[in-house]
Amino acid sequence: MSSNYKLNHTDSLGNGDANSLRSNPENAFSDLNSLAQSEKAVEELLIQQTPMQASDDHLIEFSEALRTVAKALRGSAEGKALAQAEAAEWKRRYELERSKNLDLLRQAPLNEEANSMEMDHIAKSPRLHVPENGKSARYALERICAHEVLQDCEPNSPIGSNNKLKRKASFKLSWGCKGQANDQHKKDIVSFESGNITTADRSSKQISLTWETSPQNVLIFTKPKSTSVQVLSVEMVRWLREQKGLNVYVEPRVKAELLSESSSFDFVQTWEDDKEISLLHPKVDLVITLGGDGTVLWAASMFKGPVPPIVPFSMGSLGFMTPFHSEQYRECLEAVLKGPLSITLRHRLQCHIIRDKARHDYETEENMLVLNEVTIDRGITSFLTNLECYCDNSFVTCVQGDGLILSTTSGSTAYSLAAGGSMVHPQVPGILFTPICPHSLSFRPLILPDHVTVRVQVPFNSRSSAWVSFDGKGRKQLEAGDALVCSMAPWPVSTACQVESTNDFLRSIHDGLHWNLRKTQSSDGPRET
Ligand SMILES: NC(=O)c1ccc[n+]([C@@H]2O[C@H](COP(=O)([O-])OP(=O)(O)OC[C@H]3O[C@@H](n4cnc5c(N)ncnc54)[C@H](O)[C@@H]3O)[C@@H](O)[C@H]2O)c1
Ligand SMILES: Nc1ncnc2c1ncn2[C@@H]1O[C@H](COP(=O)(O)OP(=O)(O)OP(=O)(O)O)[C@@H](O)[C@H]1O
Repeated sequence: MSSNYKLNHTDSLGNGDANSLRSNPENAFSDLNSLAQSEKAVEELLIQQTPMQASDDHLIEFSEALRTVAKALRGSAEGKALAQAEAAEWKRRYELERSKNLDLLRQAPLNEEANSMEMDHIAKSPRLHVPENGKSARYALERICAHEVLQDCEPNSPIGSNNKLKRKASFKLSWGCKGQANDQHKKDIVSFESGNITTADRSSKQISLTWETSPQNVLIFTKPKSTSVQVLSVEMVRWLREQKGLNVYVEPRVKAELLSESSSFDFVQTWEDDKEISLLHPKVDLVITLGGDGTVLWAASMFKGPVPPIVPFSMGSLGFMTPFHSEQYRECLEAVLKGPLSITLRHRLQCHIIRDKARHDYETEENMLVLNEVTIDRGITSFLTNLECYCDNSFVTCVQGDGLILSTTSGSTAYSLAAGGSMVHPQVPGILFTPICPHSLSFRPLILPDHVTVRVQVPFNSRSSAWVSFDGKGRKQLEAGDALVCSMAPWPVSTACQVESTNDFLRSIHDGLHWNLRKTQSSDGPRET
């Protein structure tokens, strides 16, 4: 009979280590004390003996050696004590970070409600955001399922300046394999009934989005300073309004461009203040991007929490995330608005800088979300970067080279690829750990699982500071002792597929990179007999 056992999932911080970590520094310090005492004893012994045997060369050599050993032992004990004290400090910061993230997660639905409340504040007759089926908002978020926002807007409000009741389109997602729809995405991926481990379901399946109510509000992001994009945006906005009866939102710059084209575009809605961008999610049903991959990154960066589905049109030279052809925008958008549509769920990373000087209070810098990668590099300095990397509580390695890329799988075809990382299907959850020009013959890129937290720290003895950038933007300096903490974000970006996720991914690496293109060997030659 097979034995019974239970599988436990532990969190990424390996709770339970904290006590041992905290107690270790004390042990190390007491080790240090006893070492210092023995070193003193050696010194005393040597002082007592030196006058009697000063002429004996061997004894002098021996005493020198003893001193050196004592010094080395003391140095190593001091190093150990410092490292352990530092580890305990980082553990404390981790715990704070983790509890903050958990709070954020818990509050996510509440934030949405808070946003609605904020909207309500400006509305004439306040209404609360309530999921249609009456279940709790948290339940709706966990299921990534149908949701709805009811809102009234004041006529003067820049966002949503028409005063009629607007209903955010609701949709549901279903997971299926090879066309078999399966409405209930099983959360228990591993089952271990009767002592047998089986993987009942896969975490990554083709996902299909079905509208339950029709999308009404569309937000368009466009690549700036491009004539072809500007021409298309004029045409598309008109078509969406006149043929589809949709409310259209654009960036303030684009609204100005449209109005310079014709005053008839005054129906187009926008925002004036960056703060209002945070109110976009509860209003917008669908995002359209006109540009290259950079415009998709730009659009995603506007959403610091959940992101509406994105329909990316290709108007750049490459286009790994932009499968739709702009010439056929009418047919594409007809199909998307009608649904169902296949989507690629692209994971994002949330990154957080912890400053060494913020030791006492929990001083926070804004959490950054990246769709491609976060890069830590040497900036303009000619010194090597020296980056200590930890995965949860385990030391990974010290990167000495030009820097390190922590990439999503979506970003695996971008900078990480150029630095020698693998190409990974965007729906595979994981964090790519790719060094940039490592000065080592044995460094190989890694792919870490999605539940881990990676910490990259500039050591105190580093010759120079390092620089962090987020999807190639927003550079920040990391001084000695500062650290970047990075983990998988709970808010992915869903992008509409032209065909389906895998087909689109393969097409992008074939068309974009000419991946593994080689002339086929002719049969005209020697053959196996
Ligand atoms: N050596 C390099 O390859 C290198 C250097 C710096 C930045 N980048 C990439 O550029 C990105 C920023 O893009 P941008 O358009 O704002 O800047 P950009 O205008 O400088 O374009 C960078 C190029 O990277 C491509 N790209 C972006 N995301 C991609 C993805 N997920 N898969 C494949 N290719 C992708 C773009 O199509 C573009 O050709 C960064 O996130 C980084 O990945 C690459
Ligand atoms: N709406 C926007 N507002 C401001 N900047 C934007 C916007 N959309 C895109 N960008 C920026 O413009 C730059 C170029 O955009 P994008 O990559 O989409 O076009 P592209 O460079 O022509 O495409 P490709 O790299 O495929 O040739 C990027 O750095 C991106 O961040």
